[in-house]
Amino acid sequence: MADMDHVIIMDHPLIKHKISMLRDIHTGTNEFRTLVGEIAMLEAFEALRDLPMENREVETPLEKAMVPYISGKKMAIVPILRAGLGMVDGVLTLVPTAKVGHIGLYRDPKTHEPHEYYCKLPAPIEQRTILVVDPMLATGGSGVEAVDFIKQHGGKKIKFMCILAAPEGIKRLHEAHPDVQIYVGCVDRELNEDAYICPGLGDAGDRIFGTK
Ligand SMILES: O=P(O)(O)OC[C@H]1O[C@H](OP(=O)(O)OP(=O)(O)O)[C@H](O)[C@@H]1O
Ligand SMILES: O=c1cc[nH]c(=O)[nH]1
Ligand SMILES: [Mg+2]
Repeated sequence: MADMDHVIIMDHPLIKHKISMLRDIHTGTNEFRTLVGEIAMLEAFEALRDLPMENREVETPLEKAMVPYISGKKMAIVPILRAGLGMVDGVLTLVPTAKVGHIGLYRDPKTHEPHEYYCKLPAPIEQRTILVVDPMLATGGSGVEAVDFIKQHGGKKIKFMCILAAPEGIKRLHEAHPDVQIYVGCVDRELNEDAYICPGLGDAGDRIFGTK
């Protein structure tokens, strides 16, 4: 795991292997969706390392004891629609009591700038650890817009988790929101002229939902 000032790049063979399978043009929709969920769960295992805990009493077969539990009710998962939806269930597998917000953004195919079309966040957002999820951090425009929006609505403790990132996207998000920890499955080489990540995996939303 390399940690460069709030940017955490996953370095685990299971994540690397599954990302390689995602890249394969022959991986079909069903397998692609399953892999995105599995990778999200593995990344969340690391990204949620500092999740708030609370002590509660438990009765073991031997005695009563105060033991730590996750304060899951203080967490929010916020997927950036559409592709981020593919990561939600993987995180919910680990923290089933988390609430889920949604931010709808699409990239303009010409300008590559994000356009918002939906937003709903769980209250009280200011008290929650917020995990923004989107498989792709390309130019960083969508990530920055999503975090801007969450902060405008009072969100404070925000993490961003993606599967693939371009160096440009990491830089833009980190410069705009240096307080946000960015968890990345793999950093790819560059963006092409259409702002797609190379070598990448194509259009994550289309591959998750079979809309190509
Ligand atoms: O970093 P950026 O340059 O903003 O690009 C990344 C965004 O592009 C994709 O969404 P897209 O606009 O394709 O919408 P979709 O998820 O509905 O397919 C992806 O899921 C990110 O949200
Ligand atoms: O490579 C990319 C870039 C943005 N969005 C995607 O789905 N793929
Ligand atoms: Mg898309």
